[in-house]
Amino acid sequence: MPHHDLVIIGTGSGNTIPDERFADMDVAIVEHGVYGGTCLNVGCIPTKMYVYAADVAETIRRAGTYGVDASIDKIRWADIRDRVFGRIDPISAGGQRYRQGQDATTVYLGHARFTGDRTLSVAPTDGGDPVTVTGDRVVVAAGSRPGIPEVIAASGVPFHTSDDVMRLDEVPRRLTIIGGGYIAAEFAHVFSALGAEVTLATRGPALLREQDEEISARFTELAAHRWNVLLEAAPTAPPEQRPDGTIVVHCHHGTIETDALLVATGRIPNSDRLDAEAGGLAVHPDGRIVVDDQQRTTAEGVWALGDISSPYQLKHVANHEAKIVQHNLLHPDEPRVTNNAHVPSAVFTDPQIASIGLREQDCRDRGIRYVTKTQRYGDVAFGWAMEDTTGVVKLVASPDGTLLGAHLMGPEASSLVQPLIQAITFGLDARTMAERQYWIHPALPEVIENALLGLPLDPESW
Ligand SMILES: Cc1cc2nc3c(=O)[nH]c(=O)nc-3n(C[C@H](O)[C@H](O)[C@H](O)COP(=O)(O)OP(=O)(O)OC[C@H]3O[C@@H](n4cnc5c(N)ncnc54)[C@H](O)[C@@H]3O)c2cc1C
Ligand SMILES: NC(=O)c1ccc[n+]([C@@H]2O[C@H](COP(=O)([O-])OP(=O)(O)OC[C@H]3O[C@@H](n4cnc5c(N)ncnc54)[C@H](O)[C@@H]3O)[C@@H](O)[C@H]2O)c1
Repeated sequence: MPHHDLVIIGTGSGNTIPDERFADMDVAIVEHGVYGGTCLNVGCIPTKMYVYAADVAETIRRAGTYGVDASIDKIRWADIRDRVFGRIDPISAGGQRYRQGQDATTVYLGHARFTGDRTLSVAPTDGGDPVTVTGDRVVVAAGSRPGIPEVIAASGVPFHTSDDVMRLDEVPRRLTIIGGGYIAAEFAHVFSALGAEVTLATRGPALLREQDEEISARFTELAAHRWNVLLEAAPTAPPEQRPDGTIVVHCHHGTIETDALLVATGRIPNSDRLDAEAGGLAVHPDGRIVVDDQQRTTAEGVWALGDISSPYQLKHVANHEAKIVQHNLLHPDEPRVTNNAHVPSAVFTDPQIASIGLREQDCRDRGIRYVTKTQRYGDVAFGWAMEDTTGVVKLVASPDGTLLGAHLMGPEASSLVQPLIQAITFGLDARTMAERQYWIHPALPEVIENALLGLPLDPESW
């Protein structure tokens, strides 16, 4: 029975843990899918490469606004796809080769399940008998997978998830996306910009409901001008497929006819397929492995990180947690704790959305005194240059100027938000941030400066 000093399950963020400081340890890493995990292969990176292409297409379509008449001759989807995966697939293969070539590392290509304390059964992906593997210490970094509503899963009708939709051979003429969250919003932009007629059918009364309520409402309204948006439209009966291939989706609004179906209704942690409980790991009701602030599970010598345990299914959070686990494996006597006090995020849709901190509804629900300011991109010079009519920076602050939250929707929101992430993380108050630094004129961040200056703060604090 192979025994290792350290066994890591999952090659997404888990693969970043063993570096040269682990050279004198016998490390095993187990992967049942494509080497490198979600972000690299089917998540953040390929989606943003598609989003960039979609942004270029939309820029061309809107160029006439600026007196530059232009049109798109052709969208070469297959070339976009091959460029994206021609870059990514070799990185995955190279990462696997690198680990397999390391003397002190054993790579198991197979599916791991706990069968006891720090004891795993690994079923090889290419068949063969399961191997029992034990470790002095185990790190569970096994991520999450798309959750599929039963009504669709059981229908037998073909559907896509984010795992495979980017590998299609062509852009479907009509694409229906079930869901109204991150993945739905990003792929609606990608596929519509690249030529599909997009329908979004979501369960809730608005899109991106996890955002600040004003941003969600503004985005939902804008989206309805670009896509066929159906709210409170969860599928009510199994979809069907006609002999000509057309898929018919049934929802509260009636039926939707489509050529392809993309399901984006949330992701579920992989703890169930790992038999986490057999390893002594407690699991939350939503499937997340229970961890403490050092990323320790309830099983002695077992850590977990990333989507399988985190309330934030975000790569920057998984990376941070992987660094904490890495440190704590190397320095058990000086453990570090995870700092998820201020977790930012961005949705790379059109327009982009970025946020950090408390939303207006959080302050209201928790009885926190607050003020807000919503500043339009179009109120500053660079916004005029862009002819922007929809972009906003919304700030939420205490009446004394303490910044509580920032919620942006508009071009480059994912980059524009960074100084606000810095301010909120390091406790810079609105007045100091606005007045004690230069803001380059006439650059787009002036919209942040104006939002800060426009907060209706308690005059005593100025
Ligand atoms: C379409 C999409 C776009 C996204 N875009 C962004 C973005 O722009 N920004 C952002 O911050 N986040 C984004 N995310 C989220 C981000 O990808 C995840 O939060 C992050 O990749 C999670 O990392 P992880 O290491 O926890 O898991 P993963 O990277 O999923 O790694 C887990 C690995 O474990 C393997 N595995 C699972 N179970 C077993 C088992 N039993 N045995 C062996 N191996 C196993 C899996 O095959 C996988 O390789 C996106 C996600 C998706 C789906
Ligand atoms: N840019 C990014 O950082 C990024 C991009 C993509 C994904 N992600 C991560 O991946 C996670 C998963 O993304 P996601 O979009 O699948 O989940 P999500 O939680 O963001 O959104 C799920 C959506 O599906 C809807 N829904 C749920 N059940 C439904 C049903 N039966 N019928 C119709 N609609 C239904 C929900 O109302 C919600 O709108 C995100 O929460 C995010 O953490 C991040």
